Parts: sequence; structure tokens; C-alpha cells
Amino acid sequence: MFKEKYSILVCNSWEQLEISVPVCSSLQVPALQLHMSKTAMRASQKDFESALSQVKRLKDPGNEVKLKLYALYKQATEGPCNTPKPGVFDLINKAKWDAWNALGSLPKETARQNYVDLVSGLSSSSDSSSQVKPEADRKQPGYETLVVTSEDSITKIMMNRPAKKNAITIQMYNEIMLALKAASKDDSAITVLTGNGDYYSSGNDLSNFTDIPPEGIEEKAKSSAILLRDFVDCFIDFPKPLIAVVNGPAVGISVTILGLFDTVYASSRATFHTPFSHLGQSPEGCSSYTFPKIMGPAKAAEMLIFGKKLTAAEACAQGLVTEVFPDSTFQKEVWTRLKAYSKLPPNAMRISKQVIRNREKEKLRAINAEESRALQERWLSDECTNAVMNFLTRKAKL
Ligand SMILES: CCCC/C=C/CC(=O)SCCNC(=O)CCNC(=O)[C@H](O)C(C)(C)COP(=O)(O)OP(=O)(O)OC[C@H]1O[C@@H](n2cnc3c(N)ncnc32)[C@H](O)[C@@H]1OP(=O)(O)O
Repeated sequence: MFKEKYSILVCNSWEQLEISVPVCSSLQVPALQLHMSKTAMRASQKDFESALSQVKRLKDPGNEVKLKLYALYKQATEGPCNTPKPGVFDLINKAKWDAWNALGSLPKETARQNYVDLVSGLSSSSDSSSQVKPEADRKQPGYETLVVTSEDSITKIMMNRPAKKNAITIQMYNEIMLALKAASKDDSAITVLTGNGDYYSSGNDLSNFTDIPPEGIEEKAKSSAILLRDFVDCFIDFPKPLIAVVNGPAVGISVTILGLFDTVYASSRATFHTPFSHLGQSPEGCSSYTFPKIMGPAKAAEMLIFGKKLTAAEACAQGLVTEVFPDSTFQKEVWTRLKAYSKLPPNAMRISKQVIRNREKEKLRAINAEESRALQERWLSDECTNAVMNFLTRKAKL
């Protein structure tokens, strides 16, 4: 498309114009709109030639813009669309024809001017986007326990309490929910959860249990069960592909919710540990349903009842992990893979995820509610209180 030769005509008029090209479903190209000002300069033959050579040096601007450029180029050089409409199965040529045809009787001169303006806009935005923004600039504000960034159509939610092994405080539960809700509405194609430092996450911050309100311990257990249920519901309902990048050991709830992710990539250094019985607790994150389904009831029982810790290779063999990467190349390999996935058509990925998830959504929600109720009771038990006290007074560690 960018290599075609062209001939130039002199521009003679300028008008306010609005060009609408119909949606091309095959290429996911939305309706095109181009607004131009009456005061714009007329494009000379030289301007047009220069825009045509400039366009070859631009980064690929995507199908939507390429169609605009194609249509304007054809209109500027040949006038209104004059070729037969391609068949419905000739998807690419039909999209190009539709874009050109939609320009109707737009004068050649105006099309040429619009072409020059469009290329000039693309050149300046590509100049600015080629400058790498520092991490601090890309970071979304408003989070204290997370670093949330959006780049390359990927929203990355990174748990950021490395000194505490990314243990999940009440604030972090709330911030993860907020970040997931924002990511579900932003223009990213995929969303990633990962951890900063040597751990992915050590699970629930056990000091969450020490902050007892004046209403008493029952009220604390009740509000914790509501928080847990809401948190897990966010993962059940998340509408886009969700990927866990498990950079190191994972404990407790950070392991159980992996069953609700679409893909789990793990470093060879990662381990997967759900020591619920040791803590006087019971499984959450829908793991009482997802784990037996993923790995079979016997292997799930070893993890969820007896607290067997799995290596990354074992977790992969049992289907909890999608793929394990050597720790030395983990970040590089995973992010290269994710950047490639993020370029796939986002709507198709979202719909595929929803088709897979919708069948089970109600069931998962019911399981989540039941697990949260069971835990509300467990948190009031002596077994749980003693285990938490032992950790907090450093009598016990996993
Ligand atoms: C709404 C409620 C939902 C509840 C549902 C969830 C259930 C679960 O998630 S159960 C799992 C709970 N997690 C644990 O039991 C892990 C406890 N932590 C440990 O056993 C060890 O810290 C661990 C093996 C993870 C790491 O050991 P080390 O490598 O030796 O590091 P440290 O122990 O020195 O840890 C450094 C620092 O972090 C604090 N830490 C780590 N994890 C937690 C945690 N989960 N809760 C609270 N604090 C944690 C640890 O105390 C150290 O702090 P400092 O002593 O102040 O340095």
C-alpha cells in the first residue's frame, strides 16, 4: 500500500469536511472520521510528494490509518472510486474499496491536502512516541501498595511491598480491586498481575487480623469475609485476558486465585504453597472448585488440605502454571511473549474469554460466597488465632 507510485495535481479549494468510512468488520476498522479546518493551507505538489516519501518512514500506523491514507491517496490521484466492488470474501480489497468509495465526490485537491495533513499529524505523534517516558511518568497515580502502568496495550498491576514479600494488606486488596476495575475499562488488550522483588506474594498479610474494631472480633471476621468475597469476585468477573507473571514464591490467596487467571507464567524460582490447615484456615479464591478441576481431586487435596508446596515445574505439570521460564531470562521472555499477544485483536480476545468464563460465572460466584462463609467461621477458631499469633510473635514461619 505504501509503495504505490502517484501523480500530483494542484490544489484549488478548501472546505470543512467530514469523511466517514463504514465499519470494516473483517479488519476491526471502526468508522473513520476526519475533520479539517477551513483555514488549513493548500497542499502543493511538492508537499504531497514529500508526504508520500515521509509515509514510508513512519512506524506502521495500524489498519485504520492505513485505510485513511489509502483512500485519500486514491482520491487525490484518481478521483472518485471507479473500480468494481470486490466480493465479500476478498476482505482486504473490500475494506480498501469501502474506504475509497466513502470519499464520494471529494475533490482531488482536497483529498491531497487531507493526505498531507494526516501524514504531518502522524509524523509529529510518532516523533513524540519514540521518546521513552521514564517509569515514573508512566506510573498511574493514586496507588500506595501497587505500581500500575499501561504500555503496549498491556496494563501491568505490580504488588509493591517487596520488604514484606508483597503480603496483601487490606489497603492492597482494595487497591487491586480498583486497579482491576480501571483496567477492565481502559484501552489495554490484556492485564497482568505480578510482584516486585523476590516474592510474587506471601498471601494475606497476617497482621490484618490484629486490627480488631470496637465492635469486636465477630465484626472483624464478617468484614474480612465481605472483603474476601468482593476481591475474588473481581477476578471472576474480569472481562479481559488476565495473566499472572509469577516472579517468585507465592503463598495462600496469591496461589488460589491463579485458578481464575487465563494464563500463568512462572519463573523457575517460583513455588506454590497453600498452608491453610497449618494456619487453621480453609481454601479460598474458588480453589476448592478450580484446583480439583485443574489437577484432579487427589493432587488438589495434597495442596489444599495438607499444604504440600509445589515447585514451578510441578505446578506446570499439574496444569496450574501455563509455562515455566528460567529465572535468568524470565522477565525478558515473558514480556516479549506478552507484547506479541497484546497485538492480537482485543475484541476477539475479550469475547473468547467471556465465552469461556460465562458458562461458569454463576457457579464460581456461589463457590466464592461459600468459601468466604467457611473462612469467616475459621477466623474465629482457636486453631487460626494460635497460628496467626505464632507467626506474629515469630514462633512459626512456613
Ligand atoms: C481478607 C482476608 C483474606 C484472607 C485469605 C487469605 C489466606 C492466605 O493468604 S493464608 C497465607 C498467609 N501467609 C503466610 O502464612 C505467610 C507468612 N510468612 C512467612 O511464612 C514468611 O514470611 C515467608 C516464608 C513468606 C518468607 O520468609 P523469609 O524469606 O524468611 O522472610 P521474612 O519472614 O523475614 O519476611 C520479611 C518480612 O515480611 C513479613 N511478612 C512476610 N509475609 C508476611 C505475611 N503474610 N503477613 C505479614 N507479614 C509478612 C515478615 O514478617 C517480615 O517482616 P519484618 O520482620 O518486619 O521484616
